[in-house]
Amino acid sequence: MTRLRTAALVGNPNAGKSALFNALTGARQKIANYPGVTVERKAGRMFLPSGEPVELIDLPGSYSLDPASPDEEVTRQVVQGDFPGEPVPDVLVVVVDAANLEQHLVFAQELIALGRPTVVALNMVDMAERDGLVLDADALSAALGVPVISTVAVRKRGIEALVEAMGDAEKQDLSARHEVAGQSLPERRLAARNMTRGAILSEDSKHRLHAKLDKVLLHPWLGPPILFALLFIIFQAVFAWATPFADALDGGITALIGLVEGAMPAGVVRDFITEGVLTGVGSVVVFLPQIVILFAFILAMEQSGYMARAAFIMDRLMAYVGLSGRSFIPLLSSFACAIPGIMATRSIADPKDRLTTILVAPLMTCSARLPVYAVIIAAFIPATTVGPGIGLQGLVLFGLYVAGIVGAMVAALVLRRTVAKGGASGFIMEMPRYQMPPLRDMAIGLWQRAWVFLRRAGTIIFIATIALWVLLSFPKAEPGESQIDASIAGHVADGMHVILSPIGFNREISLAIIPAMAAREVAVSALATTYAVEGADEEEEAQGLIPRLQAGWSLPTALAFLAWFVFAPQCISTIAVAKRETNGWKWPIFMLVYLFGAAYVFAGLTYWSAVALGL
Ligand SMILES: Nc1nc2c(ncn2[C@@H]2O[C@H](COP(=O)(O)OP(=O)(O)OP(=O)(O)O)[C@@H](O)[C@H]2O)c(=O)[nH]1
Ligand SMILES: [Mg+2]
Repeated sequence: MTRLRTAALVGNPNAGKSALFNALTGARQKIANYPGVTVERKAGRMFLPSGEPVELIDLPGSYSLDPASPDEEVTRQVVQGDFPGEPVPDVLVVVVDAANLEQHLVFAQELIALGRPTVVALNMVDMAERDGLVLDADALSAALGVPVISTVAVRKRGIEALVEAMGDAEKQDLSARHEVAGQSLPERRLAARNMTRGAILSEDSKHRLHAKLDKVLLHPWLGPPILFALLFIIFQAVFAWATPFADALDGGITALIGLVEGAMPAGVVRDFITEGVLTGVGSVVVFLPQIVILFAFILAMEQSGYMARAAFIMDRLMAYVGLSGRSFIPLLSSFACAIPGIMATRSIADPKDRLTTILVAPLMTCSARLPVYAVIIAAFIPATTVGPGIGLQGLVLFGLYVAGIVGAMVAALVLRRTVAKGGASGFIMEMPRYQMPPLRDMAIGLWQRAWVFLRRAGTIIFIATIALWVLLSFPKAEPGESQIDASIAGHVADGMHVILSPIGFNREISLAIIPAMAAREVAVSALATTYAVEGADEEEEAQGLIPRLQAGWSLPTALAFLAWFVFAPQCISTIAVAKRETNGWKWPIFMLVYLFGAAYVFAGLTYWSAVALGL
């Protein structure tokens, strides 16, 4: 008895393999795991035009035969006939997405070069046509040297022709199949581009425009400077646009404090409300406009389709430090918060790649640092311009973000050569369509972001600030003694100050960075509360935080504080997530030590250089 003939569906993720599988087999499928691995083996039966039954298997999506994950390893072994117990497929059905043809043809060429009987399903032609692109399957077939059938898997269009081609596939003259492409990845990429261009029957102006946009935005030399220029503009806007809103919020809070002071008798309760709640928490809330502006830009970049292009551009740059574009999305989410960023590393198959990404994620400037940076910049960096339309404050903020990115890249480079040795893996990704960001989605996304920020202010920041206020307010000072000197928090700060004074930190900073472990923004509310408690004691007029900072801190101290926050892992939740995602304490402790070490060294270097420069 001859064995049952087999065919396999293979191609990039999301090409529509499973949809074609269902169309070809009527979804009569048997699902089991491949022996030894937890990758699903999906097989079903279909019939050739001759009536002959064929076992069709649906393989997991893959970008190349050079496996980067267990799924891809199974795909590679099956198509090469290396998988124990799995016969090499008699026919390969290579599925490509017509709307992403150029990328999918890279892997398709590698599969065709195996020299097996092969049919290409040019799937999702409906999507390509929606985008204004009509492709010529015959031209593509001539270029690839194998039959190419246009299909729309979900509408069962082209299925009959595909089955027919599969039936004829074993009659293919394999020796006559001309060399489809070069063997190296750059050669295949180039060939993919030429073949795609050659297969275009018609293209509408919108599609042509999008293709032109890609040509510029993804250009190896133009792409990166455009990305950096865009980021630069974002940070300019964060300062320039937020100021009127932040001032209004600030005015509102000051007015509230005035109201409470007028309406309540002096005492502990009034102090609690004015110094702890309104001054402390309020000092963080005023940064809401900045957060909203930053996220408006990030959301617009995501929804317009540009973000995936940014990942593509970064892939090349990240390869230099041993990371791949796969790390880009986790690292990008870390700009909002390292916690979702670290959780998103689950999509990185290589364990060392993933570990490195987890360890450097806290260096990405999370939104919790923004209030800290913004308050110090507002107090110490003059709101002047250093060129046409270039504000110095925005420039410094941009510099701090860049410092975090450079720090992360250097850390990754070192980690990849030491504790997480390994090379970079290749990465090809789908490009979504360009579109105008839908206003509704933007509004919803912004509202969610703003709400996350306000909820933090109302919970963790509130609690940490109140706890600090209590520790600052008791025991009460003797007449003539300063309240801070007398308080519990003051004693703790004196101890911390011994370690931190060499890097230029004063007692207020020493006091603020402990509660800031709960959340970085607490550094701001803690400073505000500390000065409020101190001020009340000296019976000073109520003053804002910024004039207090200007009066009490030297510029080198302020700069050292900024440098500290670029590196310091001031966030217990991030440490906890790192522990969960690495299954133990080893890596989170490593992370704490190396980041606090870097924070101390760089704050110190900043302080001493600033002092030496006479700032
Ligand atoms: N419009 C359109 N959508 C399609 C077509 N083929 C598949 N899809 C859709 O594209 C998405 C991905 O299809 P799948 O069949 O899951 O892709 P796959 O290649 O099996 O993906 P992986 O298993 O992840 O590698 C699904 O939402 C399908 O419904 C098509 O020809 N036209
Ligand atoms: Mg599938």
